[in-house]
Amino acid sequence: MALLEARHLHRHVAGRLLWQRVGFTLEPGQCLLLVGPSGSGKSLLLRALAGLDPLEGGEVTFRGQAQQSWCMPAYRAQVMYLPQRAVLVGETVADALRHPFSLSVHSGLTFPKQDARNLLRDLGRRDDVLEQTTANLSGGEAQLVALTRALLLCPSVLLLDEATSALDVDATHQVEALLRDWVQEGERAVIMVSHDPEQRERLATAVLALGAQ
Ligand SMILES: Nc1ncnc2c1ncn2[C@@H]1O[C@H](COP(=O)(O)OP(=O)(O)OP(=O)(O)O)[C@@H](O)[C@H]1O
Repeated sequence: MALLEARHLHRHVAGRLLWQRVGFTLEPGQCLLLVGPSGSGKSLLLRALAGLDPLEGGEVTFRGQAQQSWCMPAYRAQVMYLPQRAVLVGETVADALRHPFSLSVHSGLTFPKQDARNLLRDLGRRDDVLEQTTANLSGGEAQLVALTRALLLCPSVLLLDEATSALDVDATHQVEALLRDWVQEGERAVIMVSHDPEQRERLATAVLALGAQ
């Protein structure tokens, strides 16, 4: 069964039609790259898929069930959106990674500290990264911590808004490798906004284009 499906989506902003007749089927193992010029509405589409903005028209289903019929916190725990600018709650990286595990929607999960360390190591971070102060992280480091936090929460679909935009080449390749492995390890898939045509070549199993290309 498809993980996420969208049919006939459309969206206006301030009277301007941003996109229409948007549709796709996201199967397990897929990495769908969402492309389009700045302002074409890529972030707004991810937000709609995450259930953060109401659907203006059309339908989104997750595991065959309409988005509106899901309990929203449970839906968003499974169809997880990472904004372009990471928001980290907590004084240290460990605190920020642990924080969502205190929320009732994740009450069945325990913070896996060693997995966190391993993931961050795979992403090229130093061994003392968990003790680092979140306020002092660079934009790229914050992106990596936010991605790690998301992966630790075991979603089914990751909606990534330019998750590598602040990263150097090595870290970008490490994230891509991690995502490629992650989608193969279970019933999982990724939708990622990207402005990089080479990243599209390396990572995409499918491409969805918004606006003029
Ligand atoms: N809450 C809002 N109210 C009004 N207009 C908005 C709102 N959010 C976004 N927009 C507008 O909608 C358009 C699409 O925004 P969006 O952030 O989705 O674009 P994008 O394709 O992700 O751009 P970029 O590649 O630059 O990140 C932009 O013109 C933006 O100014």
